[in-house]
Amino acid sequence: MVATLIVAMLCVHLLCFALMFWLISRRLQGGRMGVDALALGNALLGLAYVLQLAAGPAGWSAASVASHTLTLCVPLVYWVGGMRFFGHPGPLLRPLLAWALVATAAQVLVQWGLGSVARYAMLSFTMALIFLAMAVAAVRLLGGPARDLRVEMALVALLAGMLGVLNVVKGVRVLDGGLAALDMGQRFQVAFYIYMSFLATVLAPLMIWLVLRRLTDALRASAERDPLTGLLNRRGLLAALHGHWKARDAAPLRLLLLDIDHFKHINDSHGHKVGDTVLCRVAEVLARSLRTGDLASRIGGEEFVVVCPGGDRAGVRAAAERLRSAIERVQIALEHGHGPLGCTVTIGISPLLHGPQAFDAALQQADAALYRGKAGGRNRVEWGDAAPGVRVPAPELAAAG
Ligand SMILES: Nc1nc2c(ncn2[C@@H]2O[C@H](COP(=O)(O)OP(=O)(O)OP(=O)(O)O)[C@@H](O)[C@H]2O)c(=O)[nH]1
Repeated sequence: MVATLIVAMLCVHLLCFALMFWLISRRLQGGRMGVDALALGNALLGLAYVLQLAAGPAGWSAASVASHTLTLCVPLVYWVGGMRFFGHPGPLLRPLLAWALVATAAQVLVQWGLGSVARYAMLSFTMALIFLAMAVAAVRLLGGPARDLRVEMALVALLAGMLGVLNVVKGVRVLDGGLAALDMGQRFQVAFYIYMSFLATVLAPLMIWLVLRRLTDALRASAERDPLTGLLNRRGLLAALHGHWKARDAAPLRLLLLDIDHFKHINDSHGHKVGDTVLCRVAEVLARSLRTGDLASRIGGEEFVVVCPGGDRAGVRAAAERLRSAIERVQIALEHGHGPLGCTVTIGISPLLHGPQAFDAALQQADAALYRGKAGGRNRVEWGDAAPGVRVPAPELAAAG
């Protein structure tokens, strides 16, 4: 009686969460992150339990076969949902139908050849195998795409592993004691369904939390990126620099301020669309030319900032020259056989900065150098040396601040 009540509550629980996941997946539109599959999985499991209740005591019946088939389909649906969550979209409907057919045929064959006990044992051992494999997969994901979700994946592995073990015990009990072992009055059955209820209660918020994390991460990333070029924007650059300065042995930096020459003329002569293409091509060159530890960003209009760590003056100069000449070589094909269009940049290099407070001052210095470069004929690299009145903190001051 108690186990039956728990199963009935479990049905309600699963079907309600199925509805909620379905509603959430509709809101997510294109990037559903597997929530639609999760909704289907919960609905199938809820339905499987409804059929189990309808079938009554364990034995041969169409409702029992359908219930087992649905139960066996659920891990496949969750698996596809998990893959989609980690950005590997895969088909669901065809594999699901094929698997449902295989599961139904296997049940009929086993029932016909070996009887009901074997059919129920097969369900338990197959589920055990699947959930133990899922636990192993969750552990393996920790070293790969789920690196940032260690606690969550460890929890999934633990919960799936325990369910696998419970199914092994259930299968052994069925083989030992026959269908009587599945009597809803049995203490093990009560414990099994309490665990299932616990699982359904814990997994649903866990899944919502995972989706929320992915959404907020994506939101933050898009707030820190320039939508046109894909480079960091000013906010993203400041966040990345904040991360850099947090390191105990953070290297001093130089800012390279790049400005496309005569960009207004490009816009006016060829239109904004071509202007945008020029911005994207310059951004590509910057992104391609970055060395380890460098950062590239578009901080506005036709202005870019590249951050180079290290105090090696000659190295930074060489990097700036490399960027300048790489951009000078860019050739943009224009429509109707015109072109190709080239562009150049002028680059101002800031003095060495040793801490976060120095950013604005360093940018100002780089801007002053850039201005000198423009006045001096453009398409050149200019040094910005600390002007009187602009203090760029020494390492010890920066550390104290
Ligand atoms: N296509 C396009 N144009 C932009 C964008 N942002 C700013 N601009 C244009 O960039 C131009 C910048 O012009 P100016 O600041 O006068 O500089 P310039 O013509 O490059 O002259 P110098 O820097 O002195 O060589 C303006 O015409 C802006 O409208 C953008 O996102 N796309």
